[in-house]
Amino acid sequence: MSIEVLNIKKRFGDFVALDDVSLSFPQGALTALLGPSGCGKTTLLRIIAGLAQADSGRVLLEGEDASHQHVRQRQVGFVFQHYALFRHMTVFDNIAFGLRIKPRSQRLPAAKIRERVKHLLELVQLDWLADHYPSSLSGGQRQRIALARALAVEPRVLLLDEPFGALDAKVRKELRRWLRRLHDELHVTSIFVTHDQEEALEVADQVVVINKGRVEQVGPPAEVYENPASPFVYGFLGDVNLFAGRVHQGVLHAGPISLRAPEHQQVHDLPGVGYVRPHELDVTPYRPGEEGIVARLLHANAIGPLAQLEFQREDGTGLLQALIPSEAYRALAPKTGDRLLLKPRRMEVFLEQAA
Ligand SMILES: Nc1ncnc2c1ncn2[C@@H]1O[C@H](COP(=O)(O)OP(=O)(O)OP(=O)(O)O)[C@@H](O)[C@H]1O
Repeated sequence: MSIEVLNIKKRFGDFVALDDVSLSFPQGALTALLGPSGCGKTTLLRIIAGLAQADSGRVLLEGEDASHQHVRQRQVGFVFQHYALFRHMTVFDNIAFGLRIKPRSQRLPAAKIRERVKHLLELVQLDWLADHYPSSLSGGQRQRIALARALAVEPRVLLLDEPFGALDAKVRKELRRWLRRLHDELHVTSIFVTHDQEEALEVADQVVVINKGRVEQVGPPAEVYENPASPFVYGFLGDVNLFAGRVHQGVLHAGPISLRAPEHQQVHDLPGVGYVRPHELDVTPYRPGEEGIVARLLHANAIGPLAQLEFQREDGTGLLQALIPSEAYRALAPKTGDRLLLKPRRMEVFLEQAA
């Protein structure tokens, strides 16, 4: 089912939690709502679910206005960070719960319920846990059961609010890959709330970046990562080196450094900031007179395939980070304190326009 939200506004007292949010969630896609803590992700999810009301704006489900529909009518499935499975019920009974409490006229016969629960247990690959109680499951297993339980009633939409937030990093990674595979099998339109950019970029078909109640950017993960639409998105989606200065006729002048910014050829002396990701900074031996940023190596960490290097700019205006292949690092063999030349392969410059 496709979902659309139009001009959603929500305040809590004087605080604006959602400020005119319009989005569309394509049928069958897995969309990540990504943003820092408190940016309004959960509030938006609750409004879509029907658990909270917007002050204004509309929620369309399959093109129909559902703004005044009850949660139950919307047929959404939920999984939360701390999903409370019923402790006194076995895994099997937990999953069957939503099917058994349906009104008699809509309820499946007991044998069919058993069949569906069995199928769901196989789907989440935990059929051997059917008779266990939640207290004997790991956190990751509980979340998979929570997901099976949400899917049991065949929701038209699946809403996941930081479902793996409480788990340790390794389990989290495994589960998000598992979720992706599961989604590829089921294709239920799903919205996934997270503040973890890696998680959003790895799992989602579409990423929505939210900041302070406003949508900053929407797009497929690769596009949002490669072409951030704003300084906020750039900073939020990964480590970045900043070069603050003035832009004049296609050049960013940042202290003694001049960096090319060809897309700003027509700009005349405006303040601007250059954004360069650590892996887009080449590290070369220092040669006097050669174009680049002169910096001294402070620290290197070359465990694994990539070497993380930290530099102090020679002009004293801050630290820089570079990420280069460990092989290149070994070939360069720099020592702490060595002077090197850094060259951005790619830089995005955002102008600070007068408001
Ligand atoms: N019922 C409420 N009453 C007052 N303020 C609220 C209420 N619910 C949310 N807020 C505020 O609205 C803002 C957005 O909250 P929301 O839970 O949507 O953020 P979030 O992006 O999901 O953050 P997190 O990742 O920390 O859960 C927060 O500043 C929060 O304090």
